[in-house]
Amino acid sequence: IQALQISENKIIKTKMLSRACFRQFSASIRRMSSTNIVETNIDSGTGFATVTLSQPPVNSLDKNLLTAITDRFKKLSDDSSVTGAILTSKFDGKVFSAGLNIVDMFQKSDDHLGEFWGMVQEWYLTIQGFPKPLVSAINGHAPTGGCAMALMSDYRVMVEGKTIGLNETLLGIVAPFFFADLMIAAVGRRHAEFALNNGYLYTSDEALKIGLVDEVVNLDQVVPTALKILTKMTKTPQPAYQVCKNFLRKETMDTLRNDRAGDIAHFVGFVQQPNVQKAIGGYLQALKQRKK
Ligand SMILES: CC/C=C\CC/C=C/CC(=O)SCCNC(=O)CCNC(=O)[C@H](O)C(C)(C)COP(=O)(O)OP(=O)(O)OC[C@H]1O[C@@H](n2cnc3c(N)ncnc32)[C@H](O)[C@@H]1OP(=O)(O)O
Repeated sequence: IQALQISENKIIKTKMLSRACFRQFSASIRRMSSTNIVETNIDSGTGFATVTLSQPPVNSLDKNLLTAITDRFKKLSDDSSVTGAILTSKFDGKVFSAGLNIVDMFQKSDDHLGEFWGMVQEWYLTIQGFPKPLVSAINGHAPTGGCAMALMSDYRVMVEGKTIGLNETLLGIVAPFFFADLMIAAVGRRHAEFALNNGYLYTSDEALKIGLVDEVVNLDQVVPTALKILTKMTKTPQPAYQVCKNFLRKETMDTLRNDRAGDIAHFVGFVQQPNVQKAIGGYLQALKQRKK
């Protein structure tokens, strides 16, 4: 009985302690004025921002989401209280991001496509150029542009049992050169050629084997593991970290920066081809019918 009373007291004390910790923790979390499709919380103790993509049903990157993510990362770059960031999804256990919104590429005017691609470029240049440590907590599937977005971070923690890859060719489209370079940087040319040419979608474990992701863990551990590695990364002297990151990524970003109009024209010309439109339309239909 005495032992039971002691352990009951311990439980009560532990509960009081964890409530106090929670109060302390929640007091130190600042919610940035966010759009509801990109929620952002900043821990004022550590300076870590958690950016949670929250556009139902699958975080497909349409004009709204691309703009919201880009604006968010620009603000986090400029905010000197922010030391690093985690990128994750609200739809945990399901989807990190379904990549670019396919509807934005189907039966659209040249102007629509051009504006859309300009936003894709800005989204890439902003996240890839984010000067602070960035860890992706990939808590669901990450095909095509979802994979590219994860590749723009500095470290990738992925949930077990999902898929990731630049599988554009399966849709009859091609990953742009700046997506391809992200893949080459992560896995090397041999794996990247195989992956892109064949539109290969990797399971989490396969992705770990080729270095497409850095760790595979169970769902509960995705964000805590990401936080652990972010803590380590932010201990590196930051001016050195930023200079190094910029120097390693600059070449491909400059290639795009130097000819954004040419890249837009290439995208519009490619996507407007009748056979490409036919492939995108067929793919969209197949996606909708999958559930039936
Ligand atoms: C020179 C350069 C030229 C061209 C470059 C073009 C580059 C493109 C890069 C891209 O990112 S293309 C995007 C391609 N994305 C995909 O192939 C992913 C497709 N989606 C999926 O595989 C699955 O949805 C999922 C595994 C991500 C999630 O599966 P699940 O949870 O079962 O959801 P549903 O499939 O039922 O989807 C729900 C809902 O959302 C619609 N949807 C899914 N993905 C997209 C998307 N990327 N864009 C627009 N809409 C999408 C799907 O059709 C469902 O709609 P309902 O109306 O039927 O509910």
